Amino acid sequence: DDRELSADTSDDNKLVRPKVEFHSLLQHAGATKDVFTMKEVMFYLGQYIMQKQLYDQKQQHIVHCAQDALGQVLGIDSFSVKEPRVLFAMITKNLVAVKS
Ligand SMILES: C[C@@H](c1ccc(Cl)cc1)n1cnc(-c2ccccc2)c1-c1c(C(=O)NCCN2CCN(C3CCCCC3)CC2)[nH]c2cc(Cl)ccc12
Repeated sequence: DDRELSADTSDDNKLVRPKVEFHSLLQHAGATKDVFTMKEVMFYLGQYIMQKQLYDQKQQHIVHCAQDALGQVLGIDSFSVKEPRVLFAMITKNLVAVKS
């Protein structure tokens, strides 16, 4: 079902299928599946950010992704991990809901 995800992505167990470019980011972080829960998507993205050292060394809640595929996919140059709503909005544009 190719509906875009509803705004309500708070359900950690909602199943989603990442779009192609976004999926390659998750694979870079070690993902080996095609369908994920939102919780798993966020886990792999956290791993990706850490592995590529995209977070600011001084202010570790700030992520700089302008020079990285993450920035291209999310369409932003940087963000704060303290703004989950903004992040979820950009991430869900790269996910397709899967009937569970
Ligand atoms: C609460 C959670 C979160 C989760 C979702 C959202 Cl929308 C915001 C925030 N969170 C809190 N800080 C981070 C974080 C900060 C810097 C670098 C990497 C991760 C995360 C993120 C996780 C994660 O799975 N987090 C596990 C524990 N984190 C503790 C913080 N750790 C930091 C320790 C110091 C050095 C930087 C990492 C990493 C593991 N997944 C994410 C994915 C994205 Cl798109 C953005 C942020 C995160």
